[in-house]
Amino acid sequence: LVHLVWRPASTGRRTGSSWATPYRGDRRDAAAASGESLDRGSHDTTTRVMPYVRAWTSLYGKVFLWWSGPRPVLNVGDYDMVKRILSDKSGLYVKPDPGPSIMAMLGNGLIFSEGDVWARHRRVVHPAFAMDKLKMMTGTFEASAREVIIGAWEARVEAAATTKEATVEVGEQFTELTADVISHTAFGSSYRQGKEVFMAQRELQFMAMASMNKVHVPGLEYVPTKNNVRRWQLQRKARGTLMAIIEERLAAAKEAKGYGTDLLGLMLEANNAGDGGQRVMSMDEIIDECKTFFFAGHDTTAHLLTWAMFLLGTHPEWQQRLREEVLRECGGAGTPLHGDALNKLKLVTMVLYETLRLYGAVNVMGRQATADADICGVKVPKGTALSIPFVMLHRDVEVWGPDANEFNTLRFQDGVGSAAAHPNALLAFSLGPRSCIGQGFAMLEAKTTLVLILRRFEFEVAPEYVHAPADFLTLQPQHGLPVVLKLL
Ligand code: HEM
Repeated sequence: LVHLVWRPASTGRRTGSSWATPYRGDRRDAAAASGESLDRGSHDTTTRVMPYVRAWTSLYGKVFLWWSGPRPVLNVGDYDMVKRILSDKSGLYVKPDPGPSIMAMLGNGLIFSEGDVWARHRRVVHPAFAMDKLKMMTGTFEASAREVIIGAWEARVEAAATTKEATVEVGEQFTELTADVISHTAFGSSYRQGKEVFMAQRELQFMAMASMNKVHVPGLEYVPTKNNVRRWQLQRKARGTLMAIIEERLAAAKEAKGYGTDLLGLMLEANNAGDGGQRVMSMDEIIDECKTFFFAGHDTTAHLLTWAMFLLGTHPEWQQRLREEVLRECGGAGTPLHGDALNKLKLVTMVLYETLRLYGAVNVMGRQATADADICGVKVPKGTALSIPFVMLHRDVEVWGPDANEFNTLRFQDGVGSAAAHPNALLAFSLGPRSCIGQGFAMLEAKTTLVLILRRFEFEVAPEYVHAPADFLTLQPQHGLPVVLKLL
């Protein structure tokens, strides 16, 4: 996700050009981190992803100002201030301008729209993520995970005739899984075209990220350079395919066949239920929301699964406790899954929360003050950039306790609201009106996948794994996560 606009150059971002091939190798050398690799028992990722904020916090405290060129940036490392900013509904704090390449890729979808436009979009998209609708998607999550993960891993282990174990780089496979899931859940029967859109959007995302390191020359985006020509082609492809899918759905609805029960269908249905049957969003706005699903719901969930595998692969006692819970609540490997059984998985949920706390996808989130403001006694002039370092907040010992840097799943045993000294301490999905609309979706997808894995495999992190969390828009293992799998 793009929340991170004001970074000192020292954090660096990948500048290579081999991103044109989605899925393959893009994570391996995404050198967006600084510093040494960590001991695999250490969870203090701040030394790698935010060494400067870490150093400045120890010198100046949780709230301090720094300059990014001519722009003042307030580091907001205080939970009360964070809550005030993120809960605001008056438009006093808006998202930073993501820049032309990100806008060209995503348009005015939920992530970057503001004010009335955002409220209108959120109203239309919201029903598609209601829990009863998500539960109906469990079957789709399960089918994708069985095919992309379980089937592939079983084949790898079975092929290892003598050892009966195989080492698999799981990060890439989870990326493939979440692409498959979002294509199926967003586009249902139009899955094949949906996947084509996904591939185009993925390439656009890599191009946009590559251009973030470069100086923006106004007007250059209109010059037919090789990159721009490719970008325009991909944009046309994504838009044209999405338009065809949507028109097909609208035609089906006219013949009383309904819009479909996938995310797109649910969104179209809500869109046409506006006042007096007026459509709430235009065709282009719906297209932008489809692109947003891909962008926001893909890498984030893949990394959640990857880091959960890392933590369970280095904590075998927790892996076993989860397996026992899964077998008790969901039955053995052959039993189909139900949303209700998944809801009973307390330990699995606790591990996912602790994963989101220590290895949440978003390290820092940006906002900007649109007028002079007073945030819990701190006077903030109009135009000040606000940098909210989730990664530091999630390790605040005054809020999380002295073991804030340790893996301690039990802190969540009385629920997410009681895990820390502040009720809204877990910020991985943000909070307030702009919090993640897909959090229920992500948690259900992650739970379904973990259940299938835990029932079928025992695993540990491979000896060759190098613990180097890297911030490349989202937090990921810089060299991938090789895991040794054994069939149960
Ligand atoms: C582990 C997985 C995920 C994490 C950690 C995550 C995290 C976040 C965060 C931190 C935000 C707030 C961004 C901001 O205010 O600038 C956000 C917003 C958003 N997320 Fe997620 N997300 C995840 C999965 C998903 C999924 C699966 C979808 C959709 C399929 C999704 C769709 C969105 C959308 C549309 C927004 C913008 C909401 C708005 O502004 O109204 N996310 N997400």
